[in-house]
Amino acid sequence: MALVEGLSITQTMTVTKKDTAIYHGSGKLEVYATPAMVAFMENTAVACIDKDMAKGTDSVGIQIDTKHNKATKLGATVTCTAKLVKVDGKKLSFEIEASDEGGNIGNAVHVRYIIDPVKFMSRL
Ligand SMILES: CC(C)(COP(=O)(O)OP(=O)(O)OC[C@H]1O[C@@H](n2cnc3c(N)ncnc32)[C@H](O)[C@@H]1OP(=O)(O)O)[C@@H](O)C(=O)NCCC(=O)NCCS
Repeated sequence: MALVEGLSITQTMTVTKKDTAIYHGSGKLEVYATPAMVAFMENTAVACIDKDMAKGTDSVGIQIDTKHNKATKLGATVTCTAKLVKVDGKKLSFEIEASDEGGNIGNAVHVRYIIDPVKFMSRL
């Protein structure tokens, strides 16, 4: 199937010590880290399009605008939904929402760019 606007996927994860702000160095507290949430958001966007990517292509993240709205404790379950909202040539735009058992914890607008992984790596 081609990449069509409206594609969406939901994933869940449990917050472990490796997902906390003190572990990432992004803060001093044992709470779900913003960079861990952002990584899970990007991972969910990748999973959303994975099976519909043309053979020999991949995507790289080029932009993510995130709001972290509420703290999440160790051991909580985080649910993340990514929706492909715009396909503009090689540019793919997503709306992403994360929540825990208490409701919304974060939102993001994320853009990925379709690349040829062989050419991309050869330019580094
Ligand atoms: C994706 C990438 C290869 C595109 O570079 P390029 O092939 O030279 O293409 P361009 O610079 O012409 O950019 C293509 C489009 O993406 C947009 N774009 C590129 N980087 C962007 C960024 N950081 N933020 C917003 N838009 C960006 C450009 O404005 C352009 O938009 P347009 O087509 O509407 O004019 C390059 O931006 C890149 O390597 N970014 C880093 C990606 C990365 O390493 N991510 C982490 C690994 S997943």
